Amino acid sequence: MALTESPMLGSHLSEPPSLLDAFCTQRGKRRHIPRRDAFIDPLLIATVFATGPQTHHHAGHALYSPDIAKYSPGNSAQHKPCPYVSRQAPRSSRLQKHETTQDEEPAPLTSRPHPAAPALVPETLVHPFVEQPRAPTTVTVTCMARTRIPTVHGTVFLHLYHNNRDNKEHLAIVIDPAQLSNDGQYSAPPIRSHSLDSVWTESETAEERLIRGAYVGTLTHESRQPSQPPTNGTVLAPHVPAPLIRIHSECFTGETIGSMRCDCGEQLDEAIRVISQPVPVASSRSIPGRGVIVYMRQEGRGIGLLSKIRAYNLQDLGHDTVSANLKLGYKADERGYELAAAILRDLGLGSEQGEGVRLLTNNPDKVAALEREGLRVVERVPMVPRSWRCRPIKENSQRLLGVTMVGGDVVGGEDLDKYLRTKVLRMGHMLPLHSPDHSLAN
Ligand SMILES: Nc1nc2c(ncn2[C@@H]2O[C@H](COP(=O)(O)OP(=O)(O)OP(=O)(O)O)[C@@H](O)[C@H]2O)c(=O)[nH]1
Repeated sequence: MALTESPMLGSHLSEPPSLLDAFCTQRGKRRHIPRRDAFIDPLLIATVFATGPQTHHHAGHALYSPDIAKYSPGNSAQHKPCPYVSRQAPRSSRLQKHETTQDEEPAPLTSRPHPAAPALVPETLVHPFVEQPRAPTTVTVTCMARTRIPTVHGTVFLHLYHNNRDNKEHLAIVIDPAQLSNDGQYSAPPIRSHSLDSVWTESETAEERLIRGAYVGTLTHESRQPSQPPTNGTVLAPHVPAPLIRIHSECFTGETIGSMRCDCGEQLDEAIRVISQPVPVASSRSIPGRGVIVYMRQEGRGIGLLSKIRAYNLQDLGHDTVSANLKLGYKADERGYELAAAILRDLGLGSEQGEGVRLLTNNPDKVAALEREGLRVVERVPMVPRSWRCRPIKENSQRLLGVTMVGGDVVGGEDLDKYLRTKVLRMGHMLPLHSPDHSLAN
């Protein structure tokens, strides 16, 4: 139902549509409207959210046991298994809570003093002022569950994290197939989550540990070995290269619907492929690939999908990926890496005393950000776009040209080339510019 037709809006119908439109672009937060310095009635907010097309759908909700507060680390209360329910409270009670979190799109710079704040953005595209949440001082992450996922590149372990900074479910894709062996003999320290392997409650059963993924070896009907709680101390494996890590940012368009405006789908595929390759060690031996992709729900370099879609239209109008963000009132890159660093630490990686990490990226900001977070980056490994490599497409390849999702092949095209060049020329990505002479046909 169109917003202005809603019988529930009552006297609030007199609000100008642009104001309501601006409201409808926001979800789950109470916001001030700068114009007229008015503070909008919570009833209006509730009504707008209840009637507009931007209501939360349930597909994205995490499902939790109603006992989740008990069934989490540090609580020794009795846990009784029970049916799973959505963690999200009804919309009405969420709106009453006046909660703000920093997980949603950040307030664009039009609501903060910044020299790049554009003057010409139409009011309906600008977010109303958002009260900045006060972030808790210490970042805490907890791996809630882990499972084995077979991929075309081999088996990976998907870890789902909760944290105390935002309500997004960030992920870690751990590639460490040596852990599938049931003999417990590893040539390198296994990459395991400290919070997952911890004992969560005194009454936790072995089955509960298995269900949340706190097991070792392979989980089968016959083989079911809960993991032991972690011991403190750093395990080092001399002569084994540091694990290969990528911090990857969510990109619905590139990874899910195969957009060729960017190389994100290809990068995700390439990262899993590269990390899964056997690692040469001394005496011409090799060990199975070992590393992690931390998958951060920072869609659109942190501006969110809605704004990224608008940024794409601006790009069609002649902007590049940087100036489109600025025009919408954001910084070129709104991402932060505190949570990613905390996830890596939970996986026992990157500490000063440990083996450090090798980071798969072209982005100098990522290296600097992780180092600021105290992680030891011993090497940067470049990610060369497949379309920029001089390699012929394999004849009779089982993979499809242009398919960007995991298992796909080379992504190419005019839009992508423009995007990649902008990353090098305007965002300082450390990549030699592709020469047109080196085309894929070479
Ligand atoms: N705002 C915006 N975000 C984009 C655009 N194209 C891709 N993204 C997002 O950019 C993020 C990926 O960032 P990239 O700049 O491609 O790469 P990076 O992660 O900074 O650097 P690498 O580690 O070298 O890949 C994902 O969240 C995408 O959704 C765009 O045109 N505009």
